[in-house]
Amino acid sequence: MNLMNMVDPDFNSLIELSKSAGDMTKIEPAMLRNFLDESSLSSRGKPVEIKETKDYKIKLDGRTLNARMYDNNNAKSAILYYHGGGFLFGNIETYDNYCRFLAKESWVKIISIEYRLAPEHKFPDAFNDAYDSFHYIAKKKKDFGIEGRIGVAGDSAGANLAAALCLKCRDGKTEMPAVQVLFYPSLAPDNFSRSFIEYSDNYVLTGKMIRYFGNMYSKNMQDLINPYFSPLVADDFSNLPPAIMVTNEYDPLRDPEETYVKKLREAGVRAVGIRGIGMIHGSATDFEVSDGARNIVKMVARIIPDYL
Ligand SMILES: CCCC(=O)Oc1ccc([N+](=O)[O-])cc1
Repeated sequence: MNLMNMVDPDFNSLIELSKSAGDMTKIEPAMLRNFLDESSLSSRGKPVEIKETKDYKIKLDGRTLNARMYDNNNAKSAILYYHGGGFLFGNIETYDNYCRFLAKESWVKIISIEYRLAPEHKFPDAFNDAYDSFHYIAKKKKDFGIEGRIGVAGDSAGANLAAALCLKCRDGKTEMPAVQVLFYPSLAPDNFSRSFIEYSDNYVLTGKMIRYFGNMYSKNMQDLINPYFSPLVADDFSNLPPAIMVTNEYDPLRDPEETYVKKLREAGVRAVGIRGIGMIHGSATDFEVSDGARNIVKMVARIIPDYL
């Protein structure tokens, strides 16, 4: 049986392209960032039309972050969005069309946050940016036109940040996001799960890349066992916001993500798990490539208001 045939065929050319690109972990990180950001900008389709976008500066201790708000409906509630990219690449521009799509389909404000990237900024810089930007916006919600509740969301490395910041809000008893929407987060180092063993070659995100991203983001081995770096190693999953978890069938990160859903439920947290059959890592931002991916993002977007 040819396993490739079970992957959504809309991903075939992406999979072939990633195989022909060779070993990306051999490229110097800043060059790799330029290459990946440029490729994602150049493959972007026609901009999704949206009524309003507005750029903001988020002034935090010792640094200022860029943010962009997307609003199609004068919405009251908001989702802060942390982009993916292995902690190493991705920015507001490369996520612009995807955030437009999310805002249009969800009818809530989407605020895309540009956090600091590795390897120039190691853990906990991106994590602190995610946590501090949530509290900054929660405190100044009127300046952002927010009258309702605020949730957090992200994909891949950005979903790691969203999950981790919820743990810290719970631990520190600070204001909590209303929901955590996690598109295939990286949750902990892993070598032995079934999904890692079966899918860490051939499906765009390789085991080698996963280790490379983890190495770029971590300062030392101690970081790996810090729950704000690896949310899956937390001792306590109780009293966290409700979660919507999207996993991909052909994703090496899939099994730890589905374990996270189980741990949340065991701890009494409302958690919905949606496995995208035939999907690969990065599916959500491939909403212009795959109808399956597009429909999953639409479905998630449309249930978000139920939590806000
Ligand atoms: C969270 C533990 C370290 C780790 O696995 O880092 C990763 C970061 C990003 C990705 N990714 O974007 O696919 C994967 C792993």
